Amino acid sequence: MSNPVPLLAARDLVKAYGRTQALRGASLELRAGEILAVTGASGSGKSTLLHCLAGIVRPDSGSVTYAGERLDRLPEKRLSELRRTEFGVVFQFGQLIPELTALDNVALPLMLAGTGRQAAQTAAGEWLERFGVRGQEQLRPGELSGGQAQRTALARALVTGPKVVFADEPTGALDSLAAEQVMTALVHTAREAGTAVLLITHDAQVAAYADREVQLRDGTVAPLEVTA
Ligand SMILES: Nc1ncnc2c1ncn2[C@@H]1O[C@H](COP(=O)(O)OP(=O)(O)OP(=O)(O)O)[C@@H](O)[C@H]1O
Repeated sequence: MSNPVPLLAARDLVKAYGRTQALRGASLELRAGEILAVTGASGSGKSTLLHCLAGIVRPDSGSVTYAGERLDRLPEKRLSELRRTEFGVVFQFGQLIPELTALDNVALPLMLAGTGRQAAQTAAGEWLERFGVRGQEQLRPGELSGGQAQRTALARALVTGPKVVFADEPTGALDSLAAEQVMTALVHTAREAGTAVLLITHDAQVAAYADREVQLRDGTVAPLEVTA
């Protein structure tokens, strides 16, 4: 890895939901452009960790530092701006807006950032093409296959040029061929754009696409061997 300074770092994160300790001192670093898989048993705290790192959930204690800025201390307004400009997110069920076409789903983040409709749609079309969603631009999410919908969700996550994409079980609802297509597209595009990816998965085949894998156990991180 060329850059030793982490882009995103979590230190000793603790997060409880009532009496459930979701995170018990989790620490993790993500370098710029790195693809990191977080694996672990169901309930080990993977999604909670992702939510803390992405500034969606505030930890009870511990720190999250992004490019030198303490995310866990930022006011909500600055946090949402960061999420909009620096981060992209993809969830297990793409969470595309059902009333919008694939093209408009991808164009939306650009339009929210101030790009005009025409330019946003042109860029969205290019991103959909990169993700192999061609000829389906005018379809609504319900008319897409699971794999096409996830690739559309990836295009939406990457269209604004984020520094980090958070992907929570992005292939969890797909068969193995569609999962392979989604992962190939994600890894290829992230590498090309220099985007770091935090990938949550319970699937070893999916984790194998990452540069590095860490495992969560009962809310703490146990490192595995470095594979790249
Ligand atoms: N919003 C919430 N309210 C209450 N409990 C929660 C909430 N989110 C997570 N938890 C609990 O925290 C623990 C960790 O959940 P989390 O979703 O982070 O684990 P996970 O490893 O992602 O699990 P899975 O692989 O099943 O998605 C679980 O016991 C879960 O029930």
